[in-house]
Amino acid sequence: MENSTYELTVAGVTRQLPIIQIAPDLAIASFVILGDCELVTAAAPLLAERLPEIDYVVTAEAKGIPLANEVSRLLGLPYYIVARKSIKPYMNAPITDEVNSITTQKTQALCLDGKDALAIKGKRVAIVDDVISTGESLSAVERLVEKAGAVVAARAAILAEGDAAKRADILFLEELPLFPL
Ligand SMILES: O=P(O)(O)OC[C@H]1O[C@H](OP(=O)(O)OP(=O)(O)O)[C@H](O)[C@@H]1O
Ligand SMILES: Nc1ncnc2[nH]cnc12
Repeated sequence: MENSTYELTVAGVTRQLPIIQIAPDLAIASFVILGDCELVTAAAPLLAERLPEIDYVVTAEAKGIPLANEVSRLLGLPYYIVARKSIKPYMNAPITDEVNSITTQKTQALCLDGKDALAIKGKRVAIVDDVISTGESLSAVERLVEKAGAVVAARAAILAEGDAAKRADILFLEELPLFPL
């Protein structure tokens, strides 16, 4: 497993993803778009053009952030929403939930600043992330935005990992396999 890679081509961009063991019986091809300006810039228009009419893009900290930024920019939306993984002292009246993704060993908080919750009340949002795997992160963001009174108009990611590729309710560009050990 050490030093092995998976070749991914998405939006015409090819990357060698390191295969990393994350559990006794599971490895993943590590897909990190943080810092990958070329990949984000290539993938974002392909997702943006498939989204319905929306008022806001919403993502979860951290790896979804550059994608949300670029998709929003392309759609001419001046502000997007980031659900954070901890409550910050500078937040006002945050609303919270909990999240457990394929890569998290323990439950994490997920929260929206009260001003962001207010901004999306009654609005149509697209939840955008780099990858959807178990779907837990997506569900947690969805619960949060629904608590805030928003309508989820689309769910989109660059990659659908494992069984997520079978979902009919998400938009994605490519599949990513899991590597059972
Ligand atoms: O469908 P799931 O099983 O929930 O997995 C997908 C989530 O996992 C990753 O985030 P991660 O939890 O690794 O956090 P990070 O972005 O803060 O690194 C990714 O950015 C998604 O948000
Ligand atoms: N393949 C992957 N790489 C990095 N983070 C992930 N989160 C879920 N799947 C992932």
